[in-house]
Amino acid sequence: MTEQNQYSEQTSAAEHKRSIRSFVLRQGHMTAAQQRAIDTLWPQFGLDYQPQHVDLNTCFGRDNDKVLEIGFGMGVATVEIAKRLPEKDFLAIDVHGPGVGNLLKLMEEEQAANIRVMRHDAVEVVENMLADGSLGGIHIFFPDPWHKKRHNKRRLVQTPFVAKLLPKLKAGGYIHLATDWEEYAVQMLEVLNGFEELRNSAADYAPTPAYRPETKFEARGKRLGHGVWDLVFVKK
Ligand SMILES: C[S@@+](CC[C@H](N)C(=O)[O-])C[C@H]1O[C@@H](n2cnc3c(N)ncnc32)[C@H](O)[C@@H]1O
Repeated sequence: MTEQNQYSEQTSAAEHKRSIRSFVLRQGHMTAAQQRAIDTLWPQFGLDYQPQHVDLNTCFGRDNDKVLEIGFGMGVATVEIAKRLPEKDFLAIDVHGPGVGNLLKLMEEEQAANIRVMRHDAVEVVENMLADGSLGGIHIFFPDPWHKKRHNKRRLVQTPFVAKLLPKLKAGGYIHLATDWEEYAVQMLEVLNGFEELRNSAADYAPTPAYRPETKFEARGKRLGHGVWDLVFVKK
């Protein structure tokens, strides 16, 4: 039995709520520029949570591939990817207030209009707001590793959550994960390999795709001497 399967979905949900609460409590200080970006840009680029399906084509004003990013942090990589892939639209979700302000600020500075920002628990958004087959891609870059053994069960990438995510992908869509924590990389590979509807784009770990720049947490991990593992799986 794999480690993540030792826990019932109910236990995982309780642990998940605990991890979200700890993020909200730990969240840093919002700068004046980040707050101003929220005040001025939220009406145009922010998306409020609603417990019913949202039509992403209407939100973005065009019919094209939509990519969900979970946990964008300060949004630096999000904006860079959105600029590198202007033909796609990005739904970027995080619970961290200063990060939301920072992403909106960067969008204004970089004139990146193909992003919509949500400040909410991505698990609830996936469960309630996204229609099946509505996504062309999913990005989860450097999710919190919860490296202490007793906290491993708080990790985002576990079988029950991926089982909820995959129906949202259309056939041919991809899921791209990255981590600087080797033991989490092994868990990610094991979880994704467990889904018959997914095909690994590589033998195991993938070369970093050209669209993904270095993220803030990746740079921090490298300074600490960590390696980096990307995983790209495609839905059959
Ligand atoms: C370690 S940081 C990585 C940030 C960014 N991807 C990077 O590489 O710099 C993980 C981020 O995921 C966010 N996060 C964790 N669980 C989340 C959830 N359930 N819904 C939305 N955001 C979440 C945290 O707030 C945090 O900003």
